[in-house]
Amino acid sequence: MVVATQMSPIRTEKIREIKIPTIDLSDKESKVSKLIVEACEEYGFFKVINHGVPHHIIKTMEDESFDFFHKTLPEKQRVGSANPFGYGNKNIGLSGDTGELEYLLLQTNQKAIDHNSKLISNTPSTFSSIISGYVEAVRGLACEILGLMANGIGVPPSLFVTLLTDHDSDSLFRLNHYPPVTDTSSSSSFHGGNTPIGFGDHSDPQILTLLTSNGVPGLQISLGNGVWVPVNLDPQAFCVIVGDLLQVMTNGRFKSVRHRVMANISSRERRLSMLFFGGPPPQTTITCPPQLLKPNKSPLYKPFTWADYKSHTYAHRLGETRLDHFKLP
Ligand SMILES: C=C1C[C@]23C[C@@]1(O)CC[C@H]2[C@@]12CC[C@H](O)[C@@](C)(C(=O)O1)[C@H]2[C@@H]3C(=O)O
Ligand SMILES: O=C(O)CCC(=O)C(=O)O
Ligand SMILES: [Fe+2]
Repeated sequence: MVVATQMSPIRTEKIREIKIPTIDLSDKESKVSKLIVEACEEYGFFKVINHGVPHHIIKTMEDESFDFFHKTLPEKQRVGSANPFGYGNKNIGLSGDTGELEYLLLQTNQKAIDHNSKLISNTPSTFSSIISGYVEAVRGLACEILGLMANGIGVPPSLFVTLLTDHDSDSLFRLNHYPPVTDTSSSSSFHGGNTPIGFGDHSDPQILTLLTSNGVPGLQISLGNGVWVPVNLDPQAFCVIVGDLLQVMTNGRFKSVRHRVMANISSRERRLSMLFFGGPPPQTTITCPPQLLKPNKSPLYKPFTWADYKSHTYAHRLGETRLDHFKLP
């Protein structure tokens, strides 16, 4: 059902309400793997509930994040600017993208967590153990979900899971803070539409992303052709976002979903999202394994390493359709 249509000078956008798949991971009776595969094929996006990440781990991380974002700008800037890792304010990446947010973008290895904890917190060892506890719990959930995906498409779970468990895996952790935007006329982040943008339209480059938020709305996923679906997220749930690498590894069967966040203009509350981006070791070759190539279907993408893909990604704008560059003729 189309509930609203927004006209912009550049394109017509439709906002559509649909029931986004919500998968109960504690449901041993249901065909969880099958449901996950269907969601990845249709949307590249689903929610998980009863996921086993303890509530207190999420809540403590959220409280620490708000404590950080409540600090003064000079205090936050002590972490160093997001270049690409560190504290960012309204600038996203290195190619001129902007949005109505501030964020912390961090690598997830222990050395980086320890180093950043000293810059972020007055109690670095406590902060370091909170962030490591969160990242390890969510990495565990990401591995469980990857294992279920692998089962669902008939490949050994280790084929996907080891990419995130390898000591050299290249995962990131991001905290996004969207304060209420009260004066929309002063916003520079319209990106061609009528509502300012919090985080512009893009796909995530990694294998998969696990996102949780404090329940303040803003996130939308794309169904293509200018149709956007708002995601209402209960803080007890995680969203699972299929990334570009998983699209390549399944030869296009799973879709890396485009998504965006509208600026926080409708709520007086601050929106906080916490994202784990699961990436493989840099030298991993990304290609579709032969057992996943359907008969009479040739590979859609040329093989590349994650390091190659990252350099391409970071040299381009947020909204770029990066995978086109790696398509086979
Ligand atoms: C403009 C950019 C920001 C980004 C790197 C890029 O050049 C293009 C992809 C962007 C993205 C989107 C998903 C994640 O939030 C992110 C950390 C990532 O891996 O790719 C960001 C990058 C970023 O903010 O540095
Ligand atoms: O903050 C959000 O809810 C989504 C942000 C996002 O897509 C990203 O950081 O890649
Ligand atoms: Fe994203």
